[in-house]
Amino acid sequence: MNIILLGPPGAGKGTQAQRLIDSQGMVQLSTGDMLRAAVKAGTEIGLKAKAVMDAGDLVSDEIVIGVVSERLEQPDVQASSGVIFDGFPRTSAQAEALDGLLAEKGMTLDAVIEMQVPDELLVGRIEKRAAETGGTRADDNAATLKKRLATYHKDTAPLVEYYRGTGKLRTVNGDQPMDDVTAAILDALAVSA
Ligand SMILES: Nc1ncnc2c1ncn2[C@@H]1O[C@H](COP(=O)(O)OP(=O)(O)O)[C@@H](O)[C@H]1O
Repeated sequence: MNIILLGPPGAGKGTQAQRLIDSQGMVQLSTGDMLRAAVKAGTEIGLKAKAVMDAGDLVSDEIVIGVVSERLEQPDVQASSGVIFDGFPRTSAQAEALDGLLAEKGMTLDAVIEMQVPDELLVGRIEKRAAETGGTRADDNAATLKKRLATYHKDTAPLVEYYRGTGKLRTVNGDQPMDDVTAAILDALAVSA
């Protein structure tokens, strides 16, 4: 089973992805984590991505699609029961590229889980995360968050309609206790913990 977790920054995608990894034996493919790792390692991609990420803008489709394509070839992905795409796709071009990549690799997309959380709540959540992680993410601050939310609404939210058109969209209320969100996702996927 291959799925996409779609939702704004702070929606809880990472938390829910971890629970799916634990209960379903899936692997998480987080483009945010992968890009942060590239920044940390000082690779060419990391050097290109850093300023863009810090500003709350999107890294180029070309870079992100390349990173995802490579990741899909790795043995742990091949051996897993499925992939959780987290933070990807984020633009229409990425969604179309993902369709192509999956077809090329003989994989199918089973569901797209849209996690809905009102903007007002996201600000509080991200500020809390910034405090807890002691500022390890340069983009977790009020100014950048505003920009990331605006980017989400402009570039990423349109994907909801794209995936609704495929019949694979499942919408989950992300504004409820974490366990309830997990239950709603498992229900939407018709699997059990
Ligand atoms: N699919 C993507 N396309 C372009 N940029 C991306 C993508 N995924 C991550 N990034 C970059 O990494 C940053 C952090 O991503 P992520 O950890 O997914 O953040 P969020 O908490 O906003 O969901 C984004 O603001 C963006 O600059």
